[in-house]
Amino acid sequence: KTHHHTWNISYQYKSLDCFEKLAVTINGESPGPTIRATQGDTVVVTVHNKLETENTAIHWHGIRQHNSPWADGTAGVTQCPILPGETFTYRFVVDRPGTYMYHAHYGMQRVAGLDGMLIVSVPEGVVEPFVYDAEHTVLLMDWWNKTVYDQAVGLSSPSFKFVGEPQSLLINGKGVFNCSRLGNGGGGACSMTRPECGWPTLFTAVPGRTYRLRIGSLTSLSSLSFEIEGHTMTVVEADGYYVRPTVVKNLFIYSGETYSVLVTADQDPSRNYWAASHIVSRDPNKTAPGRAIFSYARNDPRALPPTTPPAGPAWDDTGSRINQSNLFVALPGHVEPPPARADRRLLLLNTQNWIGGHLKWAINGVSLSFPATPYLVAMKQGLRSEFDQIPPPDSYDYKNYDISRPPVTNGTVSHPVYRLAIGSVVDLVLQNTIQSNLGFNVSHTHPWHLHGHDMWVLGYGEGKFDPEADGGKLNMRNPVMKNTVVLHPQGWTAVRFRADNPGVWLFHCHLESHVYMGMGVVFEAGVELVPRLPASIIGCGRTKGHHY
Ligand SMILES: O=C1O[C@H]([C@@H](O)CO)C(O)=C1O
Repeated sequence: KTHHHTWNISYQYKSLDCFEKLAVTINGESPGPTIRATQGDTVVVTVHNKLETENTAIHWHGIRQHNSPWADGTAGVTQCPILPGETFTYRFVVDRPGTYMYHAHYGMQRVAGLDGMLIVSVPEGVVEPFVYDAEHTVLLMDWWNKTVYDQAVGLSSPSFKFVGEPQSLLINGKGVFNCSRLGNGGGGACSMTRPECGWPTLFTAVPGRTYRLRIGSLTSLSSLSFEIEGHTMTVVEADGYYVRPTVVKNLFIYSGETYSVLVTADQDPSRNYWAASHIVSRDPNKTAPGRAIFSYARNDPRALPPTTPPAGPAWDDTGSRINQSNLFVALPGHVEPPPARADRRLLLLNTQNWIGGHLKWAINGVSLSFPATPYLVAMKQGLRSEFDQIPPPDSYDYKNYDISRPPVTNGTVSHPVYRLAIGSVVDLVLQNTIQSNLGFNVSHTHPWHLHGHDMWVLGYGEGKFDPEADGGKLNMRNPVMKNTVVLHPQGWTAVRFRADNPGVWLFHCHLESHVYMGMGVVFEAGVELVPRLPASIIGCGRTKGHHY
């Protein structure tokens, strides 16, 4: 079956958290509509860019794009951006059931609200390894008063202005920013009585029934804890793969991740309950929490619960987050075990440094900038001047490196690419550092997202990864597969994947400001196997005026 969607992308004034600002919308809405399809279906989305003065591109997050690497929607990697006034058609097959998302992948545009969910059901007759009565979606976001332009210019200007912590957290596109924090109420820009903002009702539960919540996070900076007052959640799916059912009170969810949880309406049905999202890992005190109403039938679905909303867990308790990451393992028999060994291992060290007068993130000393000629086109057509010919380092000097005292270095900003043998098994070990070189004692959380593939998550550790000592301790028995994996502060994360999807693929920190500051790498595998590229992805950079 083929599902056709036609989307007009435009700026609209929105007051999602009561503060009015410009948001990038799909057919006037932010977040956009939920796409629903069944495994094996084809999704066709015709995108009309009506932004007037801004390009766009849309990424289908978690869809591997087998046989359609040009439909991944990553401007600068898999396509030329869609110019204002132009139309681009994405066509791809959803080959795995699961909970996925979509969002802008041009500059930092996701910050402006171009996002939504993409749900792929199992075909009729296929039984899932758990039961529920009905399902609902929960999309989590963070939201700023400042526009994406302010944020991007701040990050790239020599004086460097960080985006700062968000003003509010949104649940299904709604939140509440306290307008009284803005002296004169924001001069009319902020009003807490607008119908667009407020605490949304998640859904109305019938007592005794069990619900599947498909939860996704597309935050631009924040790591979150999500909970439902008085109820536990049983996690059954992560990023499209079944996990061993795991009961949690707080679900830690990082940008780019999705989870399905089962919730049974087993509490006093005469009242409603709070659902809440809270910031963890960064200072939560400047941000209004996300809240929503978990309603029981027969109550007014908008009636605020009679209790004080949950306070959320301690934001700086990294240990509890590492523990929860370690809890998730594959549901036996439902996830292919990893290959026993890897053909190649990349140790990827992140650092933040001043490079050429700008504050940048770099991986093994190289900071990624997106080229004007998309990698896929440049590599397929042999336009060698458009990407680095010297590959970035596979490792760093891990024997002598002190991750708590990274040296002040001069990295480079360029267009790096790791060329992987098609079909080879690759280990990636992400290594975090403490930013003492910049004069502060922090280490951030970085959720890393791999395009075009899923990864076996082999382990998380604290401190520095030691290939000899830690290599043997990895989970080779029942690791989960994911497309987004978290790197905890001061720690490391090890994953394995099979580079079996011909094309060019981004692997990056899913925080908008961090990837904008260069925190990503590019993988190429089997680009020569990619069939003739569609003309619609070509026409920018060195490919201007070319007809292939
Ligand atoms: O990328 C970032 O930059 C700032 C800080 O490291 C430098 O100001 C911050 O908190 C980030 O997450």
